[in-house]
Amino acid sequence: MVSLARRTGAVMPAALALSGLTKSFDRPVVRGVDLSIGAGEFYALLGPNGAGKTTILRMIAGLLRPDAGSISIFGQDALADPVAAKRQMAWVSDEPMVYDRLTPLEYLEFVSGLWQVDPDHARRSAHALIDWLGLAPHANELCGGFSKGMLQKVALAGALVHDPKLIILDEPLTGLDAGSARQVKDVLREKTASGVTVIMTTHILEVAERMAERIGVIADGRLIAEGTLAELRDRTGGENTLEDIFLDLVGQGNLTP
Ligand SMILES: Nc1ncnc2c1ncn2[C@@H]1O[C@H](COP(=O)(O)OP(=O)(O)OP(=O)(O)O)[C@@H](O)[C@H]1O
Repeated sequence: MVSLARRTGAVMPAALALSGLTKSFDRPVVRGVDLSIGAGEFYALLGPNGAGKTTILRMIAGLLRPDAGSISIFGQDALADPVAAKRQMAWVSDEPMVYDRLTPLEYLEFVSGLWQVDPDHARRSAHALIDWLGLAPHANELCGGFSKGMLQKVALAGALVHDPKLIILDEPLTGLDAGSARQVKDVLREKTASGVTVIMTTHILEVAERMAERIGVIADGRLIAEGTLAELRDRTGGENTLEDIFLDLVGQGNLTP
């Protein structure tokens, strides 16, 4: 595992830095979130339903404009230059959008074309991702006939073809069977081992516990706590499981990060 010192070394800008991120719809939903994630780090965002997690990710991915605050991706101002920021990142929504009339291979070729990935490199990446995610037996079938889990994997493959350095995922494992969840987790682990940064939301606490190096807890639009599991455990008086820690934090709701 890459050391935190190397990942957040003085010369390396954070992979992702949020400062004072704020968004309201009919009411305030994200309230001044500050967050910094080092390159190669795996960070999980937890929080109750409606806490603002997806809204935060959608702002990072450039799909929603914050009302206030800043977003920096590898030192680049993502609000000033969203196109450059998007080149460095991948967004995987919890509602996969894949063209029904394309096969996984055709879809990956299409997405690679949009990103202007070198065709030879794109072909190699597409085959590797399809193998990794267990889609090889279906590589030439139309996506229109796929289950939600298979579509989620095709969408993930599509998000990774341009070799993003930051992967943003909204509940990527929800609805996946155990085998598919394992394949997705393996791909994400491989990616972080090669220096890619991952930030994801999940309601599956066991996934955060086993995969994330740091966990951030969002409640009512605020980052109320973050740290390693051990740090969160210390903070909540030595609660044993992440579920206990999470419920303790969210139940109190008045801790500052
Ligand atoms: N486009 C929108 N217009 C109006 N309200 C919205 C919009 N998007 C989100 N919200 C509201 O903002 C709040 C936070 O939503 P968000 O999806 O960010 O929460 P979340 O933490 O991801 O929840 P969940 O865990 O249930 O997915 C919710 O009350 C939601 O209804």
